[in-house]
This record gives sequence, structure tokens and C-alpha cells, in this order.
Amino acid sequence: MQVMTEHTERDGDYEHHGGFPVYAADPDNGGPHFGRLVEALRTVQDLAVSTAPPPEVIAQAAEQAEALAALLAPYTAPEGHYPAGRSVGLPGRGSLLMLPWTVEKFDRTGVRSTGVFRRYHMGGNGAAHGGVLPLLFDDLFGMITHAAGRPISRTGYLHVNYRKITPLETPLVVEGRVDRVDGRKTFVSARLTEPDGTLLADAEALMIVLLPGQP
Ligand SMILES: CCCCCCCCCCCCCC(=O)SCCNC(=O)CCNC(=O)[C@H](O)C(C)(C)COP(=O)(O)OP(=O)(O)OC[C@H]1O[C@@H](n2cnc3c(N)ncnc32)[C@H](O)[C@@H]1OP(=O)(O)O
Repeated sequence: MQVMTEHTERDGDYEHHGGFPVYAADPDNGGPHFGRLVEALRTVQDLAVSTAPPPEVIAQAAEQAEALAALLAPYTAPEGHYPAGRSVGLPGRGSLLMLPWTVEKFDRTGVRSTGVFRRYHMGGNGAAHGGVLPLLFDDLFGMITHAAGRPISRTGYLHVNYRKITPLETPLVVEGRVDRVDGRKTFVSARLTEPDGTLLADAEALMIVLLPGQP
């Protein structure tokens, strides 16, 4: 298994990365308890969208959630200086926004990631919400561009074809690559499949290299 790092062979003009802060992977993945915290918060999200407790239990849960927020609030840090999003050894890089998937391949030929859509990703009738697939693909395309050594880019467009209902709690695979490079433009594509290769969705996107200072 190839581990994703921030170090990869880069195109010569990589450092022209627009106005983006330069991120470094957190070598400790947020320390010994961070992964556990993020996983517990995801489980809370699963339960928050799928339980119907009595009012007194909701009141108790609200108090505990408020206490947790108050505990963490004094430690707010600037972008790029907290472990969320930089803990490349954790599912979803330790970010609650990202899908909690695990990168299995990360090199110039492409990126592959595996995982499940959880209860809190449900749209309707037991299937994944249509909005979480673009999130999965967009983050994958960012990683593909990064792994290919292309300078920091933003998504110009992202097109998703929904081919089949995407199930929850089922191991899935998403894999993509750079198809073509044309100056600042990187054309990428990817497929979301079941382990037996059944196609659930595919996507293509245009990633555009930021100009120096571009936000
Ligand atoms: C710790 C380690 C972690 C590492 C992991 C990293 C993973 C991170 C993952 C996170 C990843 C998250 C990623 C995200 O989510 S990025 C967030 C989502 N994207 C945005 O917010 C982007 C907003 N848009 C812009 O900022 C500008 O429009 C950009 C910068 C994209 C281009 O504006 P700019 O003024 O600079 O350029 P241009 O307009 O001259 O265009 C340039 C060329 O491109 C062509 N063009 C443009 N648009 C389109 C279009 N829609 N269809 C077809 N073509 C299009 C255009 O014709 C021209 O072609 P040509 O005439 O030259 O041939």
C-alpha cells in the first residue's frame, strides 16, 4: 500500500501555487487521541441523523455537545495549523468534512481510495445523498493533481454521472487519474465502483493551475 505524503515528485513550476498557504502533513496524525476523537464525532453524526430519543435525552445530549464545543473553542488555530485535513494517516485526512476513506494508492499514475458511505451520508431510501459523491470526487481530483506533481489548482468544473444507486455501509473503491494536461489545465477522471467492479458513478473534471497570488 502506498502512503500519501505531501512529498511527491513535482513539476518544475510547482511552487507557483497561487495564494494558497503551504500545507505540510502532520507527522503525528494529530497525536495519540485525535483519530479516536474524529471517529467518535462521526459516530455522533451517524446517531444524530438516525435516532429519535425522548426530550430529556436530547437535552442531556445538547448539554454534552455544548460542553464539548466549549472545551475545544479556546484552541482555534489558523488554516493549516490544525491536524484536521493534514493527518494523511487517518481516514479522510482526519477532516470531518471529507469522506472517511483510506488512500491506498497515491502516485503520478493516479490515486485510489476505499471506504464506505456512512449513515450520516444518506440521502433517501437507504442510498447515499447525491451531494456527497461530488465531494468524494472533488477531493480525489485534488489529490490526483497533487500526486501528479501539478501546481496547486482549483476545480473549474466537475461533472458526475450517477450510474447506479450508491449503497451505504458497503465497501467501495474510487480510482482516478490525469487524462491530459494542456498548459494550466489538467483534465482528470475517476470511477466509483463496488469491489467486483460494478460501476456506481463516474466523473470528470478540469483542474486549473492558480496564477501566482490567486486565491
Ligand atoms: C497535507 C498534504 C495534503 C495534500 C492533499 C491535497 C488535496 C486537496 C484536495 C482539495 C481539492 C479541492 C479543490 C476545490 O474544491 S477548489 C474549490 C472549487 N473551485 C473553485 O472555487 C474555483 C472558482 N473559480 C476560480 O477561482 C476561477 O474561475 C479559476 C481559478 C478556476 C479559473 O480562473 P482564471 O481566471 O485563473 O482562469 P481562466 O478563466 O482564464 O481559465 C483558464 C483556462 O481554463 C478554461 N476554463 C476555465 N473554467 C472553465 C470551465 N468551467 N469549463 C471549461 N473551461 C474552463 C478557460 O477557458 C481557460 O482556457 P484557455 O482559454 O486558456 O484554453
